[in-house]
Amino acid sequence: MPTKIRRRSMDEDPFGMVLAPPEGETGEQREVRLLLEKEAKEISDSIDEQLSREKAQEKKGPRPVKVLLLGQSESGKSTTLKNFQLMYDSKAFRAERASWRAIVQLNVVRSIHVILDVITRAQNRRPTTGDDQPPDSPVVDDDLAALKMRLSPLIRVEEILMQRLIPNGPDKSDAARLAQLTNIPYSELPRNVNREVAVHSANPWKDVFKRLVGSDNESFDSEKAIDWEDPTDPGAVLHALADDMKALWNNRTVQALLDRQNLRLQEAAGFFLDSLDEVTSLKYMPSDDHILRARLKTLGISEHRIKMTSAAIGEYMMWEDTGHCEVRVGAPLGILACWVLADCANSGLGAVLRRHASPNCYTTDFASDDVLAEEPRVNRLADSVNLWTTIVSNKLLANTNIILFLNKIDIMKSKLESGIKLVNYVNSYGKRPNDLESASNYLRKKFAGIQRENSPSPRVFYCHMTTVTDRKSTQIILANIKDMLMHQYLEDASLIP
Ligand SMILES: Nc1nc2c(ncn2[C@@H]2O[C@H](COP(=O)(O)OP(=O)(O)OP(=O)(O)O)[C@@H](O)[C@H]2O)c(=O)[nH]1
Ligand SMILES: [Mg+2]
Repeated sequence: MPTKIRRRSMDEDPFGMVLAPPEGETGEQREVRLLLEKEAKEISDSIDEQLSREKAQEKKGPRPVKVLLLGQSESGKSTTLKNFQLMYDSKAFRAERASWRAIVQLNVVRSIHVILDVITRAQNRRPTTGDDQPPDSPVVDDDLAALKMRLSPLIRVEEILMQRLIPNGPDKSDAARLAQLTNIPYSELPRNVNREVAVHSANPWKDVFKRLVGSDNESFDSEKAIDWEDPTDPGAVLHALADDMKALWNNRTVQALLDRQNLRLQEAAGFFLDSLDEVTSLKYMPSDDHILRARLKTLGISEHRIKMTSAAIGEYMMWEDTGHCEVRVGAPLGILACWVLADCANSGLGAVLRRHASPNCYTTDFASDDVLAEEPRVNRLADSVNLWTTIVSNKLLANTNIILFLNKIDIMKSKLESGIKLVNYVNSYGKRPNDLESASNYLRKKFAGIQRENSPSPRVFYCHMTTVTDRKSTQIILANIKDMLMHQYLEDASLIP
């Protein structure tokens, strides 16, 4: 479609032009634009307030370490954050158990919903010599159709959980933003993008699920934290349908249908169908590992504070930013980069956050990569490299430590072992051995090289190959990071040479 270009007269005010509403704006577009502007202003104001509060606080006590978590959607930022919380403020982490229980339940019913949809599509195919239907297509028999019927109440459970999570429905501004980024109407975005539940950082969803907590809540970290008598709690329905869910997941026709559609649910975020016994048990409370595996997409910038007991570091102030990456899907190799910007006091973090708070930055990031907007099944590794280059060359971040997590190494390992070739996604990998050690060494060197060439000034490069759903290995890495930061702090304070 041709783009209309408005001629600019010399005496027009350039600021006025930038701020003026687009020509021919409809009432609905205006409403959405005003909503986005209002939201951007609110975020900016709250950051200003926050910055002033921080400055006052920093003068009083041990200085906080500011950490910004960046990376693509699904790269593991929230999971990394949960690990920080679990390690340094386990009480706060465990106090959220009841909320994560609801998310695990939602993850389960969504996986079941995906399977029920696959069955429905198979049932709707005409049983004739259909053009696109191979002759050996799996057939949905009466037993499977009956199983599907019995599980249909779970769709209602999903609706109830979503209603609690997002009481006003999906955030209109997020929908508008996604549509803006891609030029694809929200309703037509790829199915796996459109379907994923996402909460905006401003949404106090954890408080909503805490309503499940009974009055006798002296211990959040136990089954006492749940009001088991709550008639709207989905636990009872999940328990009653547990055997049917297991039968569905183990059904051979279902597995064949999923295979045909290349739907590998076990590799998808928030997969719990292999833990149905635990998750559907009466009085289920998620373990720490389940909380790390639970998936809830976060949008916008969310801030978290983790109190420390160390004398030098007062607290971790952490921000997770998902701004620019929400519609990037397709991970043929599984490896994902998540980077942690560990700040020293005087970096431009506040300014960077402000920039990210503006919806414009999403457009800028995407405008630079048309292929992604039009072809969402892009190789995420290539996408990661582009984002990494942008981050390391950012002048505002020149004085920050950057720690790169090449995450989901477990998935990469299993994919390499299953025969997927790295060279098919990274041509320059050439004839190197297709094993995890060679692949990770190669990627580490590549990311280090980009950092060296693009950083405005030299800095130390830290890189970890991670599986952040694995608590133990991640905690060792986080302890190393803390030691490194403490060392730097003492060096800055001239306490060590
Ligand atoms: N197998 C595996 N799963 C992981 C790993 N890291 C994260 N996950 C899972 O991947 C999913 C996505 O992780 P998140 O931490 O929510 O990703 P995010 O970067 O915060 O994503 P957005 O909020 O969409 O930006 C979650 O279900 C995690 O449990 C990993 O190293 N290995
Ligand atoms: Mg997240």
